[in-house]
Amino acid sequence: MKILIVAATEPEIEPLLAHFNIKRPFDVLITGVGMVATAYALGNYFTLNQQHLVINLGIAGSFDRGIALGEVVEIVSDNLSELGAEDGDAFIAIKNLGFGESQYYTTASLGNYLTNAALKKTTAITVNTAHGNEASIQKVMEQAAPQMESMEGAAFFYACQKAGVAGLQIRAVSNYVEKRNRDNWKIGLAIKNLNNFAIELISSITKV
Ligand SMILES: O=C(O)c1cccc(C(=O)CC[C@H]2O[C@@H](n3cnc4c(=O)[nH]cnc43)[C@H](O)[C@@H]2O)c1
Repeated sequence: MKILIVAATEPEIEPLLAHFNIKRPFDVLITGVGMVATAYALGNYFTLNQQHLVINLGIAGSFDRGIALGEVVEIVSDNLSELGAEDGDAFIAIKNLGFGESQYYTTASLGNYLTNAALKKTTAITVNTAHGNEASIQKVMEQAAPQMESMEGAAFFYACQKAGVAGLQIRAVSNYVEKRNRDNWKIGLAIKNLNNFAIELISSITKV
């Protein structure tokens, strides 16, 4: 099975690369941060390569305080929450403008690859500007009620859907979405847990 691991930055998957440093049973695509970089990198990659399974690994912010810092989750639906138009205080999503879709979904089933996976299935939004302001957080909660936030996820699902490729999005919570406070972030813990899960998943698929 041909597997592609997609991450925004190399440090997010460094422990996975170190674990499989002798004979790596997957390809790697580092896209850069953000939805534009991700869409370009994947569109380009998919025109040149055939994959059976593509896995997006990364850290993320959580709106949901029921999800612990460092917890690994599967994102199953993801929304381009900024794509649309303002109408005074209201927001009109791109779909309601008649110009397309902002909601994208996983194109694979984690249970097909790891039988006892106990990850929460969550919803997310994908943004160009990470939320760090109480008023804008309140507004997006009312608009989209997301559990998680990243800067790439919906673009990843979009590219997988367009290419007809099975894609999973797995993220670990590095921070809660709140007024920006980097002292509260647990990036190291999130990367450790994310990579431990990825090693288990890839070992289960490839039996190495
Ligand atoms: O310093 C900041 O305020 C800051 C804000 C957002 C992200 C970063 C990063 O260094 C990580 C970039 C990477 O991580 C994902 N990520 C992690 N937490 C969040 C979040 O709360 N909102 C959106 N994205 C997040 C993101 O997918 C990036 O690829 C620093």
